[in-house]
Amino acid sequence: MAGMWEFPGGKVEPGESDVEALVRECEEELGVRVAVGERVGEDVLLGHGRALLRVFTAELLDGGVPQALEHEELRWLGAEELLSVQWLPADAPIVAALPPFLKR
Ligand SMILES: Nc1nc2c([nH]c(=O)n2[C@H]2C[C@H](O)[C@@H](COP(=O)(O)OP(=O)(O)OP(=O)(O)O)O2)c(=O)[nH]1
Repeated sequence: MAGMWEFPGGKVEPGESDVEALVRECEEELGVRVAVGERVGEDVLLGHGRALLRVFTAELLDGGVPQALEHEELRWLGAEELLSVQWLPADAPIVAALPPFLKR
């Protein structure tokens, strides 16, 4: 899916909770510690039901600044900029649910 945009994250490993997986992925992909917050939107089925995409808000801890450790590029998007990148198709309903969570 090179060239397309996604939210940071990844697959939950055996024995991990959703929140533990998200904390781990943010360390691995972005080099930051986060506190996980609220769910954003509904679960989205991926790959004919073989996986599901579940998105949460998160707060940066320790004044951390996300770095692109595993991605080509990172970008902060405000509510007005959400449609300025090409999202993975599965992310469309999550993107639509995001504006109320974003500061203006
Ligand atoms: N992280 C993430 N994955 C997404 C999004 N939208 C979407 O369809 N996906 C898909 C792509 C992948 O098939 C799957 C998550 O894969 P990943 O590659 O991020 O997870 P991971 O780090 O655990 O990867 P791996 O080591 O198992 O390959 O979900 C999104 O916004 N964020």
